[in-house]
Order: sequence, then C-alpha cells, then structure tokens
Amino acid sequence: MVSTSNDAPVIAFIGAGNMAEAVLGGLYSNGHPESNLRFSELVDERRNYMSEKYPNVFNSASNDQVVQGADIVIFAVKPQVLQTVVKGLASTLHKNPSALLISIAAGIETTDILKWLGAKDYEPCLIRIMPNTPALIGEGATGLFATSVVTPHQKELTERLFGSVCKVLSWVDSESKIDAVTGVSGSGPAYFFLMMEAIANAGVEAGLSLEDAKALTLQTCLGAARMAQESEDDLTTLRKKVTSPNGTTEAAIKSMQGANIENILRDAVIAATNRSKELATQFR
Ligand SMILES: NC(=O)C1=CN([C@@H]2O[C@H](COP(=O)(O)OP(=O)(O)OC[C@H]3O[C@@H](n4cnc5c(N)ncnc54)[C@H](OP(=O)(O)O)[C@@H]3O)[C@@H](O)[C@H]2O)C=CC1
Ligand SMILES: O=C(O)[C@@H]1CCC=N1
Repeated sequence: MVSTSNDAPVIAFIGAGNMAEAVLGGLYSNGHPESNLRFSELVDERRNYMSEKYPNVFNSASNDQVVQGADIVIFAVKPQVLQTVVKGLASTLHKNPSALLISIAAGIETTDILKWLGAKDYEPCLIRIMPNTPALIGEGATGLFATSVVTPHQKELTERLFGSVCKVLSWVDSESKIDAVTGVSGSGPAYFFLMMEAIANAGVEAGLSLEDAKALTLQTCLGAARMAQESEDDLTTLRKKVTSPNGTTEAAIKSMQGANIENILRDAVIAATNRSKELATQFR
C-alpha cells in the first residue's frame, strides 16, 4: 500500500466513473494530497485513463485493497451494483470501524447499505450525498443526509471536503429529501445542457454560426445564474425585467408557456425524484 502524507484524511473511491472523477478531480485540484486519495476501478480502460490523469493517486482493481486504512470510503458505483460491492467489502470494513462511509449512489437508502454491511458489534457511520458533475470545476451543489451515529466532527469534515468542490451544501433532516435533491440538482446539469443544446441549435437556425450561438448561449446561462444568485430580486422579478411589453422576450415566453414549459420542467423534476425512490426498491 502507498504511504500517506500529513493529517488530511485518506479517501478511497470505490468506482472511478464520471461522478468519482468529478469529486476526486475537484479535491485533487484543490490540493488534497495525492497520496491521500485512492480509487478502485474494475474496468481496465477506465482505470488506465484515470491513472494517466491522476498519476500519483494510488489505484487498484481490488476494492479491498483501497479501503484498507482509509479514513473515508466513498461508494461511487452504479446503484445496481452497490449491494454486491458493499457485501464484498463488509468484512474488510468491519476491521476499520472508525471509517466514515459515504454513498453517492442515486436512490439507495442508508438502511439497505447498513443491512448489506451486516456489522454486528457497531453501527457504521454512513452519510448519503447527492452531488453533481460541476463538482469537477468547484461549482457543484449537493444535498447531504447523515445517519444518527455520524458525529458533528464527521459532518464538519464532510462539509469541508465536499465544500471544496460544491458551492451549495444542504443537510436534509429526512432521507427522502435526498430524492428531491436528486430531481433538482443531481440530475439538474443535464436539464440545462439539454436546454443549452436546443437554444444554440435554434440560434444556428436563426442565422448564427454554431460557435457564436454556443458562446452566446453559455454566457447567457452563466450570466443569468450569477445574476439570480447575486440579485436581491426574486426569479420572477428578474424575468419580468427582461420582458418588455409586447417585445421580443414576451414573444418567446408566450411561445414557451403555450407549450406548457412550467409543467414540462415540473414533470421532469418529479420523474427524476420518483425514479430515485424506485431505484431503492428495485435494487434492494
Ligand atoms: N453522473 C452523475 O451526474 C451523478 C452520479 N451519481 C451516482 O454516482 C454513482 C456513479 O455514477 P457515474 O459516475 O455516473 O457512473 P459510472 O458508470 O460512470 O461509474 C461507475 C464506475 O464504477 C465501475 N464499477 C462497477 N462495478 C464496480 C466494482 N465492483 N468495483 C469497482 N468499480 C466498479 C463501473 O464500471 P462499469 O461501467 O463496468 O459498470 C464504472 O466505471 C451512481 O450510483 C450514480 O447514481 C450521483 C450524482 C450525480
Ligand atoms: O442519472 C442518474 O441516475 C445519476 C444520478 C444523478 C445524476 N446522474
């Protein structure tokens, strides 16, 4: 096993896919010591890609190897394989009862993870988190839920770590709210990417080059989000300030409302929230 440096926690990622990369990459860019980051990944091609990108971060195809001696273990595999992964790691984790366990898997409930761990003599400290991919550039948003045995110190540590990659961290008091966080922000980047694709493509149809249409779309999205964050006006007021009576925006908003855009977006968020709940029962 690799040696570690200083008193930063040793963090082991189980699964090194898109979301693990977003969090690991964000921590790495923020100066978390490389020697205190590790990941396991079964797929050779993916492991090689990650190891070229993060050359001094220890990696292995063995989940057991990376969790040994880890202070924090982050489960970052797909919901459908989490049960097998957790059961496979249980005996190794029982030898490290002080490790803080964090699951980022959509849907899967903490009671199921604890059941799969099957610890007899202690209750593992487990936190469920739903971050999003902009964590890779330090612009993530996440909801967090802690089981009752998690200590204030562990919550602070989790806030500090995820706070370095996510600008919004919101602890929820009941686990079911993590499904709603998933519907709004976990899946949320994809909604905005889809809208940006559609707006840029429409800009091309209206006569712009793709390059210009994309640049204008992205900056408009960024500017609107930053303005909404920094302004004292609420979202409705900000929208109305763009919308001159009988002007161009009004024509666009009428077109969108005619197609029932509010309901379309509402249904999308509820569909993702419900799918998160369904994943829990599907892979139990
Ligand atoms: N992507 C996102 O925006 C977000 C994802 N999440 C959650 O994060 C988790 C990971 O998602 P994402 O990164 O997108 O998924 P990915 O499929 O990109 O990453 C998971 C990786 O883990 C690998 N893997 C599978 N089984 C094992 C195993 N037994 N041991 C080690 N590695 C394994 C997978 O290989 P293989 O491809 O062969 O399965 C894959 O490379 C999911 O549970 C998802 O719900 C949460 C928030 C946002
Ligand atoms: O689509 C998914 O299931 C994962 C969880 C949230 C974002 N991506």
